[in-house]
Amino acid sequence: MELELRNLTKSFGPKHVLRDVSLTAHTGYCVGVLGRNGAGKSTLFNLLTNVLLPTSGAIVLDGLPLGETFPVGVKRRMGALVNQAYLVEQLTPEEYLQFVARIYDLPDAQPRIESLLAHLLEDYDTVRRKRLSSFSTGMKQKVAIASCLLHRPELLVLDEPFNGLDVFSADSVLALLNSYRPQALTFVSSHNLAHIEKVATHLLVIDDSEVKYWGTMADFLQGQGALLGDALLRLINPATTTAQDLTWLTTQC
Ligand SMILES: Nc1ncnc2c1ncn2[C@@H]1O[C@H](COP(=O)(O)OP(=O)(O)OP(=O)(O)O)[C@@H](O)[C@H]1O
Repeated sequence: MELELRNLTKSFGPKHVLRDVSLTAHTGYCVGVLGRNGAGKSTLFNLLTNVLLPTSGAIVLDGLPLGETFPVGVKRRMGALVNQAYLVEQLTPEEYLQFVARIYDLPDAQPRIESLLAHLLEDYDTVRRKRLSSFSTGMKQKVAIASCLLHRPELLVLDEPFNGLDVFSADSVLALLNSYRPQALTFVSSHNLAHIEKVATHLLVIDDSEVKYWGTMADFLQGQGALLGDALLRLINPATTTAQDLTWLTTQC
């Protein structure tokens, strides 16, 4: 798969959120999308998944501009975790993934379902019969991630997949993404740079509505000779905030 973003621009009214985002990425790339709060990462993920339409520019998949409504065939090639994951909470995790398998018309999905859930959920034999409504935030997040992978998508779009995950769960998800990486083109965002460092082959850094860096992780780190966080701070200016008097926080009344 080859995905090209051609001068992708998104505005909300007069506010430019993304301006002229251009890149070409292929199967095997895992693109870590970085930027400060409000930089436009989720907006980009929403454009990639046809939740939002660009103001101008194009998304081109294998040479085909996708237009306003992505063809169903293209949607079947995608797995996406954007905005808040929607789960049918009266189902067990297994029932929920069986439901997802039916949507994608996947016969004989049971072995996939069991291996994904057993990899991601601790104590799977106990929790497999519980309803999702009784699951913790992190457990639900892992089921949502499993549902994105079930149909083996060629384009995987994961907006902040590590949200709510403890260190062990994050490790299982990282292992899953790393082993799946050769099969797909992955876009992933996270404010946890250690996670991005472990999974991304490429980086897309967005700031002031524009692409500040697009290229390999290796080039980004080599050029700066630093850890990812330090290199990122050097690339984008710190946010400006007005100095506030906060002594009330620590002064005895
Ligand atoms: N539907 C909308 N209408 C108007 N403005 C919007 C809309 N969606 C997003 N924005 C604005 O676009 C900008 C980018 O938001 P976005 O959610 O893409 O940022 P982000 O990089 O994902 O941030 P965070 O790291 O905090 O999740 C923000 O200023 C936000 O207020």
